[in-house]
Amino acid sequence: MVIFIVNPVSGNGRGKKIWSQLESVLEERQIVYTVHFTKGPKHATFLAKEILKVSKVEAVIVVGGDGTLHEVAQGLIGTHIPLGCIPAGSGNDFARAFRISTNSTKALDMLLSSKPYKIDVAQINDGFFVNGAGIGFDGAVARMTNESKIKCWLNRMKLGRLAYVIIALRLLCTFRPIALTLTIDGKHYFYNNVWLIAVSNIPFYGGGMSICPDAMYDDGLLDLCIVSNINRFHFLRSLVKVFKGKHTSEPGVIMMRGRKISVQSKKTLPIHTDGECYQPTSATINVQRRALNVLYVPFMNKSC
Ligand SMILES: Nc1ncnc2c1ncn2[C@@H]1O[C@H](COP(=O)(O)OP(=O)(O)OP(=O)(O)O)[C@@H](O)[C@H]1O
Repeated sequence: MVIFIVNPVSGNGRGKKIWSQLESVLEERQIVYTVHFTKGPKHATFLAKEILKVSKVEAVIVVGGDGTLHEVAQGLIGTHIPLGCIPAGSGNDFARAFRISTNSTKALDMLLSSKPYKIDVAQINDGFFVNGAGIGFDGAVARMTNESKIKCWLNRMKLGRLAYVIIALRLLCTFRPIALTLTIDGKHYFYNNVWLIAVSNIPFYGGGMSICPDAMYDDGLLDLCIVSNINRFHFLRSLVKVFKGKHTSEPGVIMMRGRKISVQSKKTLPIHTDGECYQPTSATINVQRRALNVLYVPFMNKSC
């Protein structure tokens, strides 16, 4: 049986609309399924853990955005149950990385005919992330975006991605770079003025920004983009280039890779993991090789 977890409020109500379309397609095709609707933050994790008690689960398909996918993954990581996603959020970076169609019926067909494939994830402090984590500027942008009404307005016009950009431009004027120690696979790096550190398992974050263009979800490594020691103008220039992944050779931008990463600071660090926000003073990140089974659509399929 296929189990759907639908976040009705993802993409400002797009999740609910998409589900009503999918429901009739599923009935028409006589596909046996169960559906659960999320009722609030972290409910999707609870639902995923409950699903583990059900026998004969073929797959769990999320209808929602990266936040819902993140929550469901917390329950499924380390199990064999394959996870798929029909994009219904505002950012949809997971769906973008796996080239899942934005047309919900096509996405359903792609997922139902796909094969399970194990991908890497990362453990960060007590949780996991699937897409990536952002420390510093992007952690702060994610927090402000989640709290802001701009995202709701833009989602209504199907321009949810723009919310990150508008808030990033606003925060650019006030953000103060952070002093921190970064450790990658036992090597220590000290930075006085860090704008951001992105730790990525897939190339995208923030609704399609290609922050770590070469990140691969099955190479046993996490890609890092570190931006430090530049002024606001140069940071803005890198920010503009990040959409096409052209920022990597800009001054102040360093790209690295590693398996075990830790970040420590005397101040609290704004952090997001798959768009969900925290404020610790340190973070320890370890890659978890092939720990999540996903419904995998081979990349030669260009129908998205
Ligand atoms: N019924 C609900 N009411 C309010 N919030 C909910 C409900 N169900 C889930 N949530 C919360 O909604 C949040 C946002 O969901 P999600 O990330 O899937 O959509 P999005 O923010 O529109 O998309 P994206 O993350 O791709 O930008 C999740 O963090 C989840 O905890």
